Amino acid sequence: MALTIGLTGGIASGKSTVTGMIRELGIPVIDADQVARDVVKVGEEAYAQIVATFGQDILQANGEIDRAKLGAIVFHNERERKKLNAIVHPAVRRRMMAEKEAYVQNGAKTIVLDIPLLFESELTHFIDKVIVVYVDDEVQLERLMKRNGFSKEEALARIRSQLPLREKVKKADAVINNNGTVEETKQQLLQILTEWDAL
Ligand SMILES: CC(C)(COP(=O)(O)OP(=O)(O)OC[C@H]1O[C@@H](n2cnc3c(N)ncnc32)[C@H](O)[C@@H]1O)[C@@H](O)C(=O)NCCC(=O)NCCS
Ligand SMILES: Nc1ncnc2c1ncn2[C@@H]1O[C@H](COP(=O)(O)OP(=O)(O)OP(=O)(O)O)[C@@H](O)[C@H]1O
Repeated sequence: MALTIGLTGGIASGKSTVTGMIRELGIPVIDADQVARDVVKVGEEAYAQIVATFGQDILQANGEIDRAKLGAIVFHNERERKKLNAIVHPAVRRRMMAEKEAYVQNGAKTIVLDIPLLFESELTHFIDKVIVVYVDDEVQLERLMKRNGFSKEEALARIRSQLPLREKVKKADAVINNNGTVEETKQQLLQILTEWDAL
């Protein structure tokens, strides 16, 4: 039986940093943000539903979804965000399960699913263990503003669109504290994976 690990955390808490380390260890990672981009490409079912719901205004000249425009709508309005989630999340769930199954068929011992909204979107039922990548509020805000060039207001709007990190920690099987150095984070990861016989 393959071990399926869900990796989650808050926006800019360090999930990609950790999945980079996991990939280096030879463990396959399925990235929900990437899948969420794929399922809204021109021609996909979710694309048509998004255009029908949010109108042509959220499209770029080439017909692709303008992510900045759509983000500006949904991160400031919970009702609109729920509409988008209801379109995108089922498609993400289906595709991630299919990708996971392909890795299982190929004999993978461990598979990691990187899902920022693991708890919010009730995706936990096909996960065996959950790792939460945690950082303190001020570290999260600072790293998000720096990485994305967001104002404090833009960064806080995104942070507040998610379940508080402290709540996620309570639901975790293991927590990686990413306030420190990248090396310290790697040591915590290795310890968890060794404990779970995931390597
Ligand atoms: C709103 C969109 C177009 C903005 O795109 P953008 O390229 O600016 O951001 P990106 O997709 O890279 O997401 C960045 C981070 O924002 C957070 N985030 C994204 N969507 C949501 C959401 N619906 N609710 C809360 N946080 C979210 C996540 O932490 C994610 O890692 C896009 O995030 C989207 O389509 N979201 C809905 C799908 C979704 O929930 N994706 C998250 C993984 S399932
Ligand atoms: N331990 C660390 N020390 C210093 N900077 C870090 C550390 N971990 C991550 N960072 C930086 O913080 C930012 C956020 O990290 P990362 O992109 O891994 O987060 P994420 O959780 O994947 O974000 P998102 O939810 O947006 O996908 C990045 O710019 C990254 O380089």
